[in-house]
Amino acid sequence: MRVGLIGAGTIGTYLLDELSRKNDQDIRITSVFVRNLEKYQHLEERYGVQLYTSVDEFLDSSIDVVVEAANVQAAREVLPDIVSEKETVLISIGALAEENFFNKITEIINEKNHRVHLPSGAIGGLDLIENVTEAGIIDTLSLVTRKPAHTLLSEPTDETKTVFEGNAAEAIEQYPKNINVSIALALAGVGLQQTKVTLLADPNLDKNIHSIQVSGDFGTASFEISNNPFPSNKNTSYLAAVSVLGTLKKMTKRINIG
Ligand SMILES: NC(=O)C1=CN([C@@H]2O[C@H](COP(=O)(O)OP(=O)(O)OC[C@H]3O[C@@H](n4cnc5c(N)ncnc54)[C@H](O)[C@@H]3O)[C@@H](O)[C@H]2O)C=CC1
Ligand SMILES: O=C([O-])CC(=O)C(=O)O
Repeated sequence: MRVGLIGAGTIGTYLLDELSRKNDQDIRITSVFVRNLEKYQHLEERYGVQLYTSVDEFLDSSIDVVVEAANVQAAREVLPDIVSEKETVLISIGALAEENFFNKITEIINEKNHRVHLPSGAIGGLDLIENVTEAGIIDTLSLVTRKPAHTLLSEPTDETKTVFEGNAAEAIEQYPKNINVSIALALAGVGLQQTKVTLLADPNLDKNIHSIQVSGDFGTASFEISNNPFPSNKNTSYLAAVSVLGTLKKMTKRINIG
């Protein structure tokens, strides 16, 4: 499977490193879409990839799948063109928060018979949530996220501060780099309006902790994922990058778990 990557930052570099280190013949990143050719020139020699600054040329290169690892804004801009040409893995899941945009993407992929894969990112348990939602037996879904205060506030204090309380739709508009997980949850579950989100800035924390509560006729479920952040980008949990690699691996397998 030949992969085209959008965004060579923390997650993108992790994928480049892992897939080249393992010399994985099943999955190879061959094309990378960047905005600044000079800044990323070194990637060509290091990973044997071809860089592109034109979306059309990137999509014309010989790739089977596109992985988006840029940000919500970039994803909103390029996604319609990408999904109409390729199978896509989207980690900036917040791009799908807006209903009209979600419907537009759905329309394109239905017409083109393409798929969009949303990795579990910095959380887990989405299989359970999706199953009970499909079965119509989910009642409530909530997320409490705690992050190191300095990643959320320009002037952190000694106290833990609630920086956001509301639903997933409002959360991603205010914190597009921090709460993509809420949109994955909401899309798997009760939707963006009904998914409750609380975001806490904790000055004594060096992890990204996501606590999920689900209830319904099946019973209740709670998950807490205490994530180590990337040293180079404290906003992003290591698990988020690992989940993109996991999604790519699943796409090459014939036995799917979950
Ligand atoms: N679903 C989840 O659980 C998570 C999702 N994310 C999403 O993943 C994204 C990437 O995360 P990181 O790699 O940590 O961010 P990062 O900031 O380290 O890297 C993003 C890269 O994308 C590049 N970029 C930005 N706009 C672009 C464009 N229009 N075209 C091409 N490249 C562009 C930047 O220059 C940068 O190199 C985040 O912005 C966030 O939306 C991040 C963590 C968890
Ligand atoms: O990496 C994390 O812990 C979560 C995150 O940034 C996001 O959901 O956007």
